[in-house]
Amino acid sequence: MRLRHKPGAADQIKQYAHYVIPNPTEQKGKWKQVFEKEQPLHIEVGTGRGRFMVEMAKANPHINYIGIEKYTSVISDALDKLIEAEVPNLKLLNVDAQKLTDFFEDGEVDRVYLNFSDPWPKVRHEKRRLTYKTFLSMYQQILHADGEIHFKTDNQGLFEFSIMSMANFGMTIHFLSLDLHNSEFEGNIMTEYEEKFSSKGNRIYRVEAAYRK
Ligand SMILES: C[S@@+](CC[C@H](N)C(=O)[O-])C[C@H]1O[C@@H](n2cnc3c(N)ncnc32)[C@H](O)[C@@H]1O
Repeated sequence: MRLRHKPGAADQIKQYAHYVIPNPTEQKGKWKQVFEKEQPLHIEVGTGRGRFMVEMAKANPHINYIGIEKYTSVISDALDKLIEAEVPNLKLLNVDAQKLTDFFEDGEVDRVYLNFSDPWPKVRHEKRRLTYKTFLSMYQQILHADGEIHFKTDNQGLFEFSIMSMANFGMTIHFLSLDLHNSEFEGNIMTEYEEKFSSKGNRIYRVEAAYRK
């Protein structure tokens, strides 16, 4: 993700505290009350500029969504989209996902989306990949027993690593596509990165995995 300084981003985030929730540790175990309706909760880790979350929230009003992004200048672009869309079922968190268990109670989340996560190609950086076993363990803790991870990327190396990591963790893979855009999968919502890389001709890989047997 190329970062640029966005003047006023931090102030804008403070101003829209009903969209970018400040002090998310205080909401741990209480996210249902933050939204207008009590309904399943899906989160995206590394939400970037937010198109996926905003379009998912518009298409699925029966689901509550939280997009998590560590960079203020980046999440500010997601906030711009949310302000325009005015959907009640999407909130944003400007936090580092390494602390997910500080923000969500055990079993509070129903699905985790990972889209075009940073690949960290050097082996010595593998612990930073969002599908490394420590992250899978965190997702398992905050996910409901029937919860799932839905992951897509154009990066073959990261995809292979992630499948191995999930399998070694004992997860069950129940959907896999090695070419999502030329598959029969319906209802795909493209992320910003997905549009950029697929327009260059890159294949998109997708997996859905669960912790239940
Ligand atoms: C390559 S971008 C993909 C953005 C978006 N999901 C998409 O597909 O267009 C990855 C994003 O994940 C964010 N990210 C990476 N590690 C993170 C972490 N530990 N916590 C929160 N955000 C993270 C980065 O800042 C970046 O915006």
